Amino acid sequence: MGLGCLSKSAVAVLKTDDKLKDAKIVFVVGGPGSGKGTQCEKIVAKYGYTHLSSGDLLRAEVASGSERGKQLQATMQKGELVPLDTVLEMIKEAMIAKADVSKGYLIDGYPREVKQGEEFEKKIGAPALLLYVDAKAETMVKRLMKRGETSGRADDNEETIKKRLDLYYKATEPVIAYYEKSGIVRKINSELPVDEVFAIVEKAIDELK
Ligand SMILES: Nc1ncnc2c1ncn2[C@H]1C[C@H](O)[C@@H](COP(=O)(O)OP(=O)(O)O)O1
Ligand SMILES: [Mg+2]
Repeated sequence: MGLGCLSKSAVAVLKTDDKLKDAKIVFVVGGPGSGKGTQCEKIVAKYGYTHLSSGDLLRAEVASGSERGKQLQATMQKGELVPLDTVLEMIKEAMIAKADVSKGYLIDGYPREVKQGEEFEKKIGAPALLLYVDAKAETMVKRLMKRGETSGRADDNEETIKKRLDLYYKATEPVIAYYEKSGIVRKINSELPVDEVFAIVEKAIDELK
C-alpha cells in the first residue's frame, strides 16, 4: 500500500517517526551532580553522538521567556518533575532535528521515572544502552554546591539539592531496576577522576558497535 490514501499531515508524521527508526539511543541516568553532563560531553567529542539533556532543553525554554517556560520555571525551582508530555515532545523534536547528522543519541536526565521510560519507548524507540552514572549522595552534594558557585542554576542550592536527591532515589533509581531486566544497564563508577570514568564509559559504548 502506498501513502496515497493518507492525509498530508499523516504522511508527515510517518516520515518524521521513520527518521528515528534505526537511531542508536543511549539513556544516561544518574543523580544530580553525578557527572552525566561531563561524560556526555566526552562521548560527543569521541563518538559524534548528539547530546540531549532534558534539563538543558527545559532551561532553554525558560530562557526564551515563553508562557510554557514560565510554568516550567516554577516547577523546576521547587525541584519537582515537569509534565511528562512536555519533556518528551521537546526531546523528540530535538532528535528529529538532528536525525540526518547524528551517530547516536545521548538522552541525559531522562527517564526520571519508569513511566517516562515507557512513554519514550512508545513514542520514539527502545534504548540500546543505559549508562548508570553512579556516585555517592555525599559526592553529588559536594559537586553540586561547587557547581552552584558558577552555574547560575536556580536549583543548585542546598535546599533544592536535597529535594532533587530524594526524588532521584525515590523515582529514578527504579528506572535502573526496570531496565536491568533487558540487560542494557552498565554501571559506571563516577567517584573516580573524570578520565577514569570515561575509560569505563568507552568500553560500554564500544560494545554497542
Ligand atoms: N568524575 C568527576 N570527578 C570530579 N568532579 C566531577 C566528576 N564528574 C563531574 N564532576 C563535576 C563537574 C560539575 O561541576 C559537577 C556536576 O557534574 P555534571 O556533569 O554537571 O553532573 P550532572 O549532569 O549529572 O548533574 O561535578
Ligand atoms: Mg547535567
